[in-house]
Amino acid sequence: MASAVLPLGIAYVGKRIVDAVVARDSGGAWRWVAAELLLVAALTGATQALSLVRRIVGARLGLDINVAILEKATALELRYFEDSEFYDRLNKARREASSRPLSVIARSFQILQSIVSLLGYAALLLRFSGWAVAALLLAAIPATVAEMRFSSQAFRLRNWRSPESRKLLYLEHVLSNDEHAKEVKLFGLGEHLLARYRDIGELFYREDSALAVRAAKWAYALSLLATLTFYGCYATMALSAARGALSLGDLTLGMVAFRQGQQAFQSLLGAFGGMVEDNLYMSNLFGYLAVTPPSAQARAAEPALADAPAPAALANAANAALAPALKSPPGIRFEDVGFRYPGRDEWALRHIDVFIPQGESLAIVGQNGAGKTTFIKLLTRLYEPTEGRIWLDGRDLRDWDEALLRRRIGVVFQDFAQYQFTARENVGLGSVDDLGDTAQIGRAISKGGAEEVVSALKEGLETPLGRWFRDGVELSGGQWQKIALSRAFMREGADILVLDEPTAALDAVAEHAVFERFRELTRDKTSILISHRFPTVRMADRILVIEHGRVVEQGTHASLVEQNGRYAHLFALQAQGYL
Ligand SMILES: Nc1ncnc2c1ncn2[C@@H]1O[C@H](COP(=O)(O)OP(=O)(O)OP(=O)(O)O)[C@@H](O)[C@H]1O
Repeated sequence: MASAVLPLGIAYVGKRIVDAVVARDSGGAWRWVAAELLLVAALTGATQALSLVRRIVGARLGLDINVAILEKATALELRYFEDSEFYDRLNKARREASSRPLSVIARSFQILQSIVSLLGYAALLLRFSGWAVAALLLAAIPATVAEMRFSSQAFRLRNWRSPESRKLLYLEHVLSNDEHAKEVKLFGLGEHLLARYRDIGELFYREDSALAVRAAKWAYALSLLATLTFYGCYATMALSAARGALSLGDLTLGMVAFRQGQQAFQSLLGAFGGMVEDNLYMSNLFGYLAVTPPSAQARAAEPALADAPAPAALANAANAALAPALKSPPGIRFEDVGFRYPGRDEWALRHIDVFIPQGESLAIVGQNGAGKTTFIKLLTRLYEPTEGRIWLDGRDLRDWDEALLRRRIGVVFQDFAQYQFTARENVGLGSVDDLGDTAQIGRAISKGGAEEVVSALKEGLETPLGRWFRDGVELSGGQWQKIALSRAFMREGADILVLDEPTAALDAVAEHAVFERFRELTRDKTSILISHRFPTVRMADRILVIEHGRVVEQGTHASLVEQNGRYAHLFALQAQGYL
């Protein structure tokens, strides 16, 4: 408020200085100059304070909004992350997260300030002539309309090319990141990818510059209009001053008031235009934050079934007590399950009818793309079946409390994560609550076969892994895999363990050791193993052969070999390779 009112005072004091000088009143001139000095000092203080408030509020807001965006991301299901449209939304929201909300606040301040100044200047000007005020207001309108139009065009342009921007970002990532550096160099991809990057970048550049040129032409033409009005007024006032109808001080005041009033009005309309633009961008953010997983909606509408968050070890007992009507023996049942990935027409899995009794060790084999990983994604409820149902211990998987379900299942995927954190965290994150329990982490490490990996690290468990941060130690593919296996073993309460080809990077000796141990550790647990290596697969109690999304054979190794079908064929092929 002060920074809006003070310039008015300064303009008025300016007039008094000129009047005093004209009247040859040196005492008065002194006093008014001193007064102006004070006012200017106060104005500087007010401006600084305002910018401080903006900065602090901006930092707070940026943080809060980023947290809200990431919170939303953690609450959403896997399928959102595998959907490119959603990714676009997430990116758009993140890109604008820290700047736009702050800008809305800054502009609100600006609008308030401009309105107050404008009213003040208009009041000062009204003393001279009403039409000067009207000219002041009217001349700024076309410029603002143009500005609003161009900012919404820029918004549409950016939104429309969002998928292309993502390609641009991706190319940037591939060209500048250590994961891809080996291949980029060996395949000589640098130039080719850079050319693609340049193509998209140049297209954006042409669009942006065309828009900027159009906007600049308009801005120039319209600012000429404002300048013309100013000089029109100036001439009129100068003439009346020459006729003696206006004092020199009044002329100065009138001109300052007109010029600054014009600026205040333009900045007011500019702020409105900016607000419109900010709101367009904010709608991206709100659009993203409003994404609600449909299953969450559905679950919220259902009566609360998940009211028994028993610890994992008690899970079975709790379920037995909960559901006396359950006839089914404990285990996992797929009942005519079919699944299509969102947006895909083909079935990734269809008509799956399988029962895995508690304690069984099951192996799944099949060619690439057969649907093995999809089976695991359904079992772990990362996705829900498109048709059919999955039961765990006689209870629909969807009715299980999510946290409880997660605690019962330990999984290692083929594309497991390599966290750029310490070794302790890389293992301990398998059970976040036990990150500080060194003994438990030690047990998990020995079950995962990672003792040698960790003991070779200079700072042991506290050594950062990966190359992203200082002093990080990069591991080999097989070593990372052992760490990931250990992470799964952190879930000591888990009674279902799933290994989805996590040993592909291990050497034969290490793999054999892992499976021997795995067999032993999972003797009384359900274990599901996906592997392309038959020596490993044949250890399982039962083997499922999946082809094109269907179970085509199942049985023990011996019975499948005897059947002389698909499994026997694949086994023979691999055996020949081994001989
Ligand atoms: N996120 C996804 N979105 C759309 N389709 C997918 C997705 N993931 C897998 N698919 C498709 O579903 C089918 C089954 O894939 P799945 O990953 O289950 O195969 P897999 O048997 O585990 O193969 P691999 O041995 O290569 O790991 C494939 O045709 C694949 O193209």
